[in-house]
Parts: sequence; structure tokens; C-alpha cells
Amino acid sequence: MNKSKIAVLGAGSWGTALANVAAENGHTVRLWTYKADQVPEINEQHTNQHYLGAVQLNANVVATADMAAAVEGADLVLSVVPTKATRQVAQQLSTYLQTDQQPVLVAATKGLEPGTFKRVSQILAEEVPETLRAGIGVISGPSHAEGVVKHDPTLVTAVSDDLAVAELIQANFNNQTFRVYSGTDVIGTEFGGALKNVIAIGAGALETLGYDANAKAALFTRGLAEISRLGQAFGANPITFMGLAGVGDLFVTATSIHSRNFRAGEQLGAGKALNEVIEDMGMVIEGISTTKVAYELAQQKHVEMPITTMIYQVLYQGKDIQAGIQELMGRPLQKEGF
Ligand SMILES: NC(=O)c1ccc[n+]([C@@H]2O[C@H](COP(=O)([O-])OP(=O)(O)OC[C@H]3O[C@@H](n4cnc5c(N)ncnc54)[C@H](O)[C@@H]3O)[C@@H](O)[C@H]2O)c1
Ligand SMILES: O=P(O)(O)OC[C@H](O)CO
Repeated sequence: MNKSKIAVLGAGSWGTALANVAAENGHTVRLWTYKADQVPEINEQHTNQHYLGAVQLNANVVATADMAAAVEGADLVLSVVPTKATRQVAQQLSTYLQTDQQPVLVAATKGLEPGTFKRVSQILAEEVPETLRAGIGVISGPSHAEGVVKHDPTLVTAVSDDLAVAELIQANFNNQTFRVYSGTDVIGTEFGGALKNVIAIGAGALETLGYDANAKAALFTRGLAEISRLGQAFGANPITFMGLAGVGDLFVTATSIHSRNFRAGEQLGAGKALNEVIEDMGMVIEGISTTKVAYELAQQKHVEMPITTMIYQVLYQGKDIQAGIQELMGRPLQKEGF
């Protein structure tokens, strides 16, 4: 395929891993960071120690703290900063894009914006010039940065309202160890990616509390039912939750020690205070704010989400986890619904 100019905004774990995939595919890559002190390390040592340890990055990953330089002439711009920073970064991006520039914009962040309840691609659409709105896509699926940079076989999905946009993202990022599917269910893909983080926090807590596979299977299955129900209330295709952005990403996030959400849950299960968990992680734990958004959305849409509600009460109202589990187990009997 033709080689592209790709700008990646956000040089944390995931932005760096995606920049590395793009560089390995022969594209010209600019990795923007708002922390200027990361630039010499990435450009001279070809590492990003804080986020990815000693892994050697492709030498064609070029970091810069200058967003204008990063996005100049870019064919694709990926947004990979935390959800809470996305709006501000998209506003900055809008000031730097040339008026005749028509890059495809890709949301690689998984979360829902506190207060507005917006999905990440919606935030981008609201903040960038109207002419770019038709060219917005999402990349999601089970893909820890740590596995991607060491070339573990990884499958993700690229989606957009316009299949041609999804296919363009697919063609640019696909390679022998990073296989990209395409689709058009943006709502389902973004709800799946955001809400699995909530369930992963619960899975981490179960791990610490010594629960076995029965409890984890129960959490995954009924958690996925909640994710699907809320997504469908916003127009998602339920089949999406059976795919990479649904059960696939739930599985990886709720079972892997690489997951920040799972690790946060483990620490909460051990009795660590939420503010200490956040402080010590040093990386974004999206599920914490997403839990609150999901809880509020469930109330607003009258969607039954007992597990999410319990995790919300643990995180924000000091509920005891064991008491929460007992409450869930004692709920009125019902048919198995999805
Ligand atoms: N880490 C993964 O394996 C992975 C995989 C798939 C998706 N994601 C998603 O990607 C997103 C980013 O995750 P991550 O793991 O790379 O996070 P991270 O904490 O490793 O990195 C976030 C990056 O954003 C930067 N940043 C923070 N606040 C900023 C601001 N106000 N302005 C500009 N930059 C800011 C940080 O400096 C850092 O470079 C999250 O939504 C996460 O769910 C992560
Ligand atoms: O490390 P986490 O918990 O933010 O999860 C990262 C990705 O979403 C896994 O696909």
C-alpha cells in the first residue's frame, strides 16, 4: 500500500505502541507528547522506559513536543491521550491543521467523558472543523501495548460510519502480527471498549479476594450483558459485543496483569484507598471515571446494571466489596436476560 504520514497524539503506552506499528509498516510517523522530556529518549535511545520498559522502538518513530510539526501534512491523526484530555487536545489539533488538510482522525482512547457522557469519537467530532467529521474512525479491541510491541499476535477492529474510512485505517495498520478487522458499528465498538474497563476493575478485586473461576465467569458473562444492554440503549449492534471490541477486549482486560484497570481492582480488593491506587499507577485508569459515567447513564436510560452499580458504590461510596458481592448474589430471581 501507499505510505502515509501518521501523527499520533499521546506518547503513553498505547500511543507509543500504535506509533511503533505504523513505523514498522513503513509510514512516516510523528509521535506528539506534551512532556518535552520524553522526546530525547524516544528519538535517541528508541525507548519509552516509563511506559514500555526496555523495549526497542522502531527508529522511525520520531517524537516531538510540537503539535503543529507533528500534524503538518498528516494523512491520519490518532488521538491516544486519556479521555479527560481528549477535548482539549482536539481543540489544539484544530488550531494546527491547515485549512485544506483532510486527515482521517482515529480515536484510540477507550472511555466516556465525565459530565457530557460523550464517546471519544463524538468529542473529536465536536471539536474539529466540520469538514473532517465524515472522516472519523475508531480503533479498538484486545490489545495491550506491552503485547503489541513484542509482536504477540494481536487482533483489533477499525470502525467508522463510513466503511471506506475504516478500511483505510485497517490498511495502514494491519501487518503480520497486528491484524486489523473493519466495520461500521462505532457506537458498539466505543461502548465495548469503554465499559469493559469497569468490569476489569471488578475482576481484579475478585482475584485479590481469592475467588476462583466460577466467580470470574459469572462476572464476565453478566458484565458483558450489562455492557451490551447499555450499548444497545444508544443504538449499538448487539453482535459487536460478541466480537473483538466486546468479549475480546473484556477478556484481555479482565485477565491480564498488563491491565491498569485489573491491577487497580486488585489493589482496591486488598483495601488500598482509591486515591493511592490512582497516584501509584502513574498511567491512566480509564475505568474509574467510566464507572461513574456508566452508572449515571444507566440511571438516565433506565438500564439495569447491577454489577456496574456495585462497582460504582465501591469506588465512590465506600461500599465494602464482600457486602456488594453478597447483595448481587441475593438479588431477586429472574430469567437470564441480555
Ligand atoms: N495501554 C494500552 O495497552 C492500551 C491499549 C488500548 C487502548 N488504550 C487506551 O488508550 C488510552 C491511553 O492509554 P495509555 O495506556 O496510553 O495511557 P498512558 O497513561 O500510558 O498515557 C497517556 C498519555 O497521555 C498523555 N497525557 C495525559 N494528560 C494529557 C493532557 N492533558 N494533554 C496531553 N497529553 C496528556 C500522557 O503524558 C501520556 O503520554 C486510554 O484510553 C486507554 O484505555 C490503552
Ligand atoms: O491497561 P488497561 O486496563 O487500560 O487496558 C488496555 C486496553 O484497553 C486493552 O485492550
